[in-house]
Amino acid sequence: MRIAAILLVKSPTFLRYRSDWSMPLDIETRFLGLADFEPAAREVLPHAVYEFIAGGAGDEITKRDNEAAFDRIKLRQRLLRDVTRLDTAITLFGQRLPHPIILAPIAYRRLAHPEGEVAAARGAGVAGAVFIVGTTATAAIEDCLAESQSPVWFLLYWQSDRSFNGELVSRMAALGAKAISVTVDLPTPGDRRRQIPGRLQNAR
Ligand SMILES: Cc1cc2nc3c(=O)[nH]c(=O)nc-3n(C[C@H](O)[C@H](O)[C@H](O)COP(=O)(O)O)c2cc1C
Repeated sequence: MRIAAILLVKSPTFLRYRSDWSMPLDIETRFLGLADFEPAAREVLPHAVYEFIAGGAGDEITKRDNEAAFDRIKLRQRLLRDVTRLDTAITLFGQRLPHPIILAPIAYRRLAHPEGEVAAARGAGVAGAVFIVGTTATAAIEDCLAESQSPVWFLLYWQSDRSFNGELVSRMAALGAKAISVTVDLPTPGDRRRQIPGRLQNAR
């Protein structure tokens, strides 16, 4: 889990929006890699919001493992190939996409920025990435669809009431969601220790 991944697409708007922040605007030079985003977010976000985004569950062992797993992924370099015609496009669920980049569902984006999901949908559209908006969104899917030139998918948090799930999915499909992503790993809320109020106060 990387906070940087979330901020990457929306950060140009994100940083310019708050003119009172004493953040430099030379985005091209300050933000060269994912690791540059997390300290910047720590500076500008309200502390509780930062901990919500950056924190994991329990002792954060899985969070650390996930980060290490990403670091182990290598790109295989193929030499002496014809690179005159490169094509990253794929077809996924019948949709032609310029590349397989999808913005994962992130809850409550407006905690971090007043434009929240709408700005992220706009950024995804510009980058040709699919945007997933969902049950935990803080903006309406209609507004995200209006902003994005790329497909928007709907995230369903599976509920025990199956008819409710069915109604929600039908409604989102009718509005224009091109696929459904289903979250199944949250039968109970996570043990998010960084968000315990006493710990938050002590952390800074
Ligand atoms: C702040 C935050 C909020 C998230 N909210 C959701 C959510 O509402 N629904 C969901 O299915 N996943 C949610 N996720 C999980 C992400 O969609 C993603 O699966 C996870 O962060 C792993 O991908 P990553 O390593 O690229 O961050 C959230 C992750 C973060 C960091």
